[in-house]
Amino acid sequence: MAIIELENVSVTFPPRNRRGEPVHAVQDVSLSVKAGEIVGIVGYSGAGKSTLLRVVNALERATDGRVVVDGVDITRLRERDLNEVRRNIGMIFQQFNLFTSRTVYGNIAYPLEVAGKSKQEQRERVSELLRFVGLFDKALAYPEQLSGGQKQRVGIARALAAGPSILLADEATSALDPETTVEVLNLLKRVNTELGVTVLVITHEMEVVKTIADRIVVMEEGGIVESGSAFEIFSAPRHAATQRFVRTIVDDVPQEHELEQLRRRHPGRLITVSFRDDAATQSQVFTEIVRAGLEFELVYGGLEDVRGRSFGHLTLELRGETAAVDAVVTRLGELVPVRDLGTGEGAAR
Ligand SMILES: Nc1ncnc2c1ncn2[C@@H]1O[C@H](COP(=O)(O)OP(=O)(O)OP(=O)(O)O)[C@@H](O)[C@H]1O
Repeated sequence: MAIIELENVSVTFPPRNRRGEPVHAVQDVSLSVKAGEIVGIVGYSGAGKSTLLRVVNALERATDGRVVVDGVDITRLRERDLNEVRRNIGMIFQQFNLFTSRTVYGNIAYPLEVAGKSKQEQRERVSELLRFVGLFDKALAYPEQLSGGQKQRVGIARALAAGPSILLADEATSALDPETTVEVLNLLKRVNTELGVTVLVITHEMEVVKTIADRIVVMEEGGIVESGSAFEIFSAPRHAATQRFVRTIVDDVPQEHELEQLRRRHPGRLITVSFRDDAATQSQVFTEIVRAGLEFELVYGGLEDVRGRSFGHLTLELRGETAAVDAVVTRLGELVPVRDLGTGEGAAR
């Protein structure tokens, strides 16, 4: 069942000055998020990710379209009626946004105080959350005494205090180093699997969505240009923007300068073969090459794993009689996607 339903949502900001143009930050976006999913929204700066995320808890109001959260149409709800909806939605930020004058305990207790919980209830809930995020011994520390990763864990505990069913993460790991990023992402995964919270993550880092997202949505200029399972997006990106994003962490075909270097060292025919999820095809590919009496070497690329499924692009150098190489390239093309990069003398592409 969909827990978040965006139907043809647009957000337009008024011009910044008298001569300016209105900003169409989000344009006609429809997105349905199932309860229990982790959805990653990726896009370059200015693509409209933050605005879209903020529409979900009505920090930004849709100018057009409909926003339904947990069965409630929040599109036209008045500000005072939104409190209940917002209690069901936690949010974490790139800069953590902790209260510097409050201890870790005080930060996590804050939403409970606002909700009018008794001191005893607050103590129990905060202790539970401190244990969950692994910061029980830091209860009395102040934010400035914590590392970035610890601060974000406090942010997560605070966002979870009221027991929300949705967590919105706005570039939550962008200020962290790679190792700490993995720790925080693992915690977000536990929030999802152990507490059943639906997680919406926006990021410009593909590593983040590769690590945790079940489904990926790619935004450009306010609109969604592609969406699909993490495996589909990484193994066969269709839109140019998606391809650029995927290429930031997955070696596809070698780029022009890499190809030049490869050609210097490998005078034979270079081809890139793509695999998806299928060890049988891999062995077929190599069997065909060997059977044709060709020599080959793996010169570029590798295999990747997304959600336990593998895919990859391997660039091979084939050496042997030209006619035999041609025949094998044709035969391989019947088994897998093949890109013919030619030889140094400039064969077909
Ligand atoms: N309150 C606002 N008033 C006017 N324009 C805004 C406002 N908030 C965002 N915008 C504009 O809307 C567009 C989308 O911004 P948004 O922050 O949603 O993008 P983003 O993909 O999250 O990028 P970033 O990662 O840089 O925040 C940008 O052109 C931005 O300048």
